[in-house]
Amino acid sequence: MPFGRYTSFPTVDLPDRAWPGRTVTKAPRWLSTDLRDGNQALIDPMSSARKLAMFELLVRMGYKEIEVGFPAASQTDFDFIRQLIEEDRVPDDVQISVLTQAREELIERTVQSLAGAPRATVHLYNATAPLFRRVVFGIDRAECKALAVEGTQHVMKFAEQYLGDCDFGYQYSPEIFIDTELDFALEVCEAVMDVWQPGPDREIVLNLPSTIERSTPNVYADQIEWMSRNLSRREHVALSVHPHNDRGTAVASAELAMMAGADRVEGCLFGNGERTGNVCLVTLGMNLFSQGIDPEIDFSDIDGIRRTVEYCNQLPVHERHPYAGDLVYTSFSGSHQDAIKKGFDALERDAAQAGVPVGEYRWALPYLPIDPKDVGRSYEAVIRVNSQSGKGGVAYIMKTEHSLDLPRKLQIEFSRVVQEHTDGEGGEVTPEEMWSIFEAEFLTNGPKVGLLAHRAVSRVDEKDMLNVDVRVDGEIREIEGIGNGPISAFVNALATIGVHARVLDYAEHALSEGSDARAAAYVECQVGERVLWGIGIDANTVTASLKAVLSAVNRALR
Ligand SMILES: CC(=O)SCCNC(=O)CCNC(=O)[C@H](O)C(C)(C)COP(=O)(O)OP(=O)(O)OC[C@H]1O[C@@H](n2cnc3c(N)ncnc32)[C@H](O)[C@@H]1OP(=O)(O)O
Ligand SMILES: CC(C)C(=O)C(=O)O
Ligand SMILES: [Mg+2]
Repeated sequence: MPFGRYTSFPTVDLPDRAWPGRTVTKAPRWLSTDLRDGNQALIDPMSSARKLAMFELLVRMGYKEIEVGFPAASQTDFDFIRQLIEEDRVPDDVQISVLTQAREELIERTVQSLAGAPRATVHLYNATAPLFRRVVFGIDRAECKALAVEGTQHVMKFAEQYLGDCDFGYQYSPEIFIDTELDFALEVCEAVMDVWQPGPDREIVLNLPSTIERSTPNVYADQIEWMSRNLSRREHVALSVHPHNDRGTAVASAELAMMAGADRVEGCLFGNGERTGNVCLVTLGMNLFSQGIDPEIDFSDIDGIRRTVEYCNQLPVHERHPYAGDLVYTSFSGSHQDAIKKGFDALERDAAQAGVPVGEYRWALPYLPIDPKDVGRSYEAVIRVNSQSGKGGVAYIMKTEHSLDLPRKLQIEFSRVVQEHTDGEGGEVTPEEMWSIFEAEFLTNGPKVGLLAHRAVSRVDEKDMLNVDVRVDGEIREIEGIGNGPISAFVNALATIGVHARVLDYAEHALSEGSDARAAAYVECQVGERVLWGIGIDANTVTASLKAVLSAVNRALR
């Protein structure tokens, strides 16, 4: 690889940086730029119906600052903003904003799009980095600063001309801030502030984007801390960050930037946006939630949110996307499943002991950082079984899906049966398939010996005498045995027809409550040289246990 063509990103000289010692304790101000940065990155930009669906979703979720478009870009963008205003669709507590380049004719059209809005913000940007000054604009530092200053003057002039008594806000972004010399980024921001004149009740949003993420998140955090320390009128500045995800570290960049002093974060749902995307607002919000901090956004129906975003963007959300992907709460691997099953058991026990409903009890579960139910998911997909799974997963499915609480040694035995199936057939074993495998292995009444009927004949000297009709190799036989209980009497009866079994372990539990209650009996038997488990299910517990013995016998003789 020709790595010599690239150079390392310069660090910031900030030996007394304070951000590494800080912790985020509250949500920042969020701005969704789905309808602008997200939209401009789509193969098929949103129609007005898709834009409206996205806007309404963002409002429902609780976003209070929404960049609704680039009205000078197209008639669709312009008309959508008009629709929001004319149909009075913007709630009182939501501030919409629109983006424009620092070009007078574009600024005029941009401001015109907001006519009649009670509240709105214009967001102006121009690239300030040396490469862009030289290659894209062919201008020097002074001309670059002049573009920002004149752009701000145009915004103010047109706002006065077209916006009447609109509660008007202003945002400026030195695009490519991440690659801009810090002293110059500061100089341009100061010059813009000198025009806007922020003060009490006159905030300015200064948005410092990592337009192309090129540094590690710590360097971006240093840049943000440096700006935060050096900006004048800091108390009137909403210091905003706008991380892109070129290095795959946008979330980390945003989080460290918050520690470094950012008051506000711009991003898109599920990380849509230019190239590798904008920072993912869902991940950022849910990261706060998982630390016990109110994200001030409602993620309780994450699948509904995902569906709407997929419709609007016409792009799928990846199965592994943090918090929202189809597979993110699912474990296939054996040791994870074992830990999760134990975790659920412990959670239930601990909550019961504390007298708190389990859904309200403090969450602590191996491999699941949050309770999937908190984002509207069920536990159905938490454990799925394939060739990587072990007994814990198999036992979990048998218990949650089929109400069978298998004894530990039986879990091991059955998981080997499932493993043989997955090794042979590959792929996943669904709960229904698992039941078929289980039924075929344990619940067939035969083929060697089948139970037809049983009668308790008498109790003699504390012993049970049992009379049983069985089918042996297709022939009906009546057999009798005496023992310490029905199971031992049955085992002795089987011995009279040459079937020798010794019971080593036994367990049973009810399957359901009420008049149609059934029981599951589990019996570990030695049959010849082999030791294996059998299972019987029946409304009568004695029948269930006799069936269990025959299940083991038939498995041994099969
Ligand atoms: C990092 C970001 O996401 S920034 C947002 C980017 N988003 C978009 O561009 C989406 C919407 N944009 C568009 O639809 C179009 O670019 C339009 C309608 C705004 C303008 O289209 P056109 O007038 O055809 O111009 P085009 O986009 O090719 O313009 C590039 C020109 O604008 C200049 N320019 C680019 N950005 C800016 C800026 N922020 N401020 C001032 N001038 C700028 C360029 O230097 C170039 O000038 P030149 O023609 O003198 O060389
Ligand atoms: C317009 C600016 C804020 C932008 O989108 C970027 O720099 O990525
Ligand atoms: Mg951007």
